[in-house]
Amino acid sequence: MYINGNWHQTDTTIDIENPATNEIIAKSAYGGKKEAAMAVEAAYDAFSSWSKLVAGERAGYLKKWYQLIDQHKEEIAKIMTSEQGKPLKEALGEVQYANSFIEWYAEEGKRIYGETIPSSHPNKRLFVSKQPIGVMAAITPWNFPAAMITRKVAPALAAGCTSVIKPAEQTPLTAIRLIELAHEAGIPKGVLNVVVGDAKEIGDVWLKDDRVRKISFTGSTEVGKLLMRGAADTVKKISLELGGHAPLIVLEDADLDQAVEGVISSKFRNAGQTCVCTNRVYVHQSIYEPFMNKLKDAFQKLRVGDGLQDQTTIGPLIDRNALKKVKNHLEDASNKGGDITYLGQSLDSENGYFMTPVIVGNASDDMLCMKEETFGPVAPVTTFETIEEVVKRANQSPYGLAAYVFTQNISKGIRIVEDLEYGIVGLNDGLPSVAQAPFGGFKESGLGREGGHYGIEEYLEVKYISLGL
Ligand SMILES: NC(=O)c1ccc[n+]([C@@H]2O[C@H](COP(=O)([O-])OP(=O)(O)OC[C@H]3O[C@@H](n4cnc5c(N)ncnc54)[C@H](O)[C@@H]3O)[C@@H](O)[C@H]2O)c1
Ligand SMILES: O=C[C@H](O)CS(=O)(=O)O
Repeated sequence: MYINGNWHQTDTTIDIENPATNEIIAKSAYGGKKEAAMAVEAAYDAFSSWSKLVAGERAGYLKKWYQLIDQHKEEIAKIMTSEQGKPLKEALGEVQYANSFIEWYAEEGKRIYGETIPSSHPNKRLFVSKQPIGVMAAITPWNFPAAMITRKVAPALAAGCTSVIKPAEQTPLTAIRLIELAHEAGIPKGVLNVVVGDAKEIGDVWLKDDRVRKISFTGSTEVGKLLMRGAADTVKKISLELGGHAPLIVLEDADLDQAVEGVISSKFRNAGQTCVCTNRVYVHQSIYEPFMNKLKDAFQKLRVGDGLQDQTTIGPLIDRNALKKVKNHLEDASNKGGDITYLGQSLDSENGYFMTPVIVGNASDDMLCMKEETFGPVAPVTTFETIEEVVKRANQSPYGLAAYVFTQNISKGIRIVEDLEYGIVGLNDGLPSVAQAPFGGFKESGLGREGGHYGIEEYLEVKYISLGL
């Protein structure tokens, strides 16, 4: 753990497992209440000086951090693959994606503008300024061990906030390496603090401490709701990036190759363990057969295996429970009449939480995989007749994070996009996420946005100044 510029060890440690081999690859310090409180103290003490730097000075630190991460990107990627499982190429992509938030917000911090407001009184002048909210607590998931941290701390630090971070207990090594480089970049002590440990203990300390003014969470909707309730006690500002259940709609006039590519890219990233993964595919009934033939051909090219092996395109799931959930969804789909087709090449291994890619044909809306987040390499496919019908079915979810539409009729596509209740929509695009665009969901997929100028507003307070002349 890294608190107030120093590395801390604890008597208790946790084993970090490689999900591809089940080997224990490291032990991590494992803290709780005490370390959580120490981290808030450090971040609070650092806030006054850090927030008073001019944006350009904070940008200088962030740019140095960015350069160090870029210099060490291959090393960080290998750490990530070893603890999280994603293929090395994907891990490298995530490190670069994570770094793009640091690069983008280093500059965005210089563009935190205020405004003047026309006065309704001759002897008054009205101004608005924005200032950093204070200590931010980031709680992040295992599926993107780098990007979900920098997507929070980059805007927070650029805005002048200081941070306490709790990475997922399954994947602390990537976070630790990022913070080692932040230390090397000279980011002052107390500005960034990382506590690995008992999630509930740490979370409860940060929720109760009124010096923590912002909670930024990425993870399950269940935990997000818990944090939202807890934040209410001290009226903390909160950002929630929660679960998703993305529909992907293929209209009869879609370019089938483009639509199949969209399924592959939005479904199988991180072995289907992303919040924006396609979880249900709706295909117009008139093109179901040709679409399914092309989809099965594409699935055949998928290679399941250890993410450290070059030919691997799908790594293991994160743990035994994840594998059990996916298999439960498949058993349910089969019991409800789905056509289960296992495809792709699977690594023959006694170890590892590997799951062969699966298409569930003739899926029905009552199946678990059509309602609950599967978080695995499973693509349920069903048909629809009319646009009104498919938009209604696509919106029938408590989630509203990402959705995808494939059509060559852009006017028709835009009208569908406008009717979809989702915060992110890929129109003929299966990979929309970029640092400069707002990422976030409707309904129970979250609150607030990360990325773009929206993402820095989450770490600012608006101050109205009325000046009497
Ligand atoms: N919307 C997004 O951007 C996004 C991104 C990634 C993951 N997710 C969602 O996260 C889920 C998978 O990730 P996960 O299994 O790590 O989620 P999770 O909610 O179990 O854990 C996320 C983080 O919360 C911590 N946590 C768990 N219980 C806590 C508590 N009581 N108090 C404080 N912290 C607590 C965990 O230790 C971890 O650091 C999926 O639902 C996925 O959709 C959403
Ligand atoms: O799963 C969560 C991530 O936010 C997905 S993305 O890499 O930002 O698209």
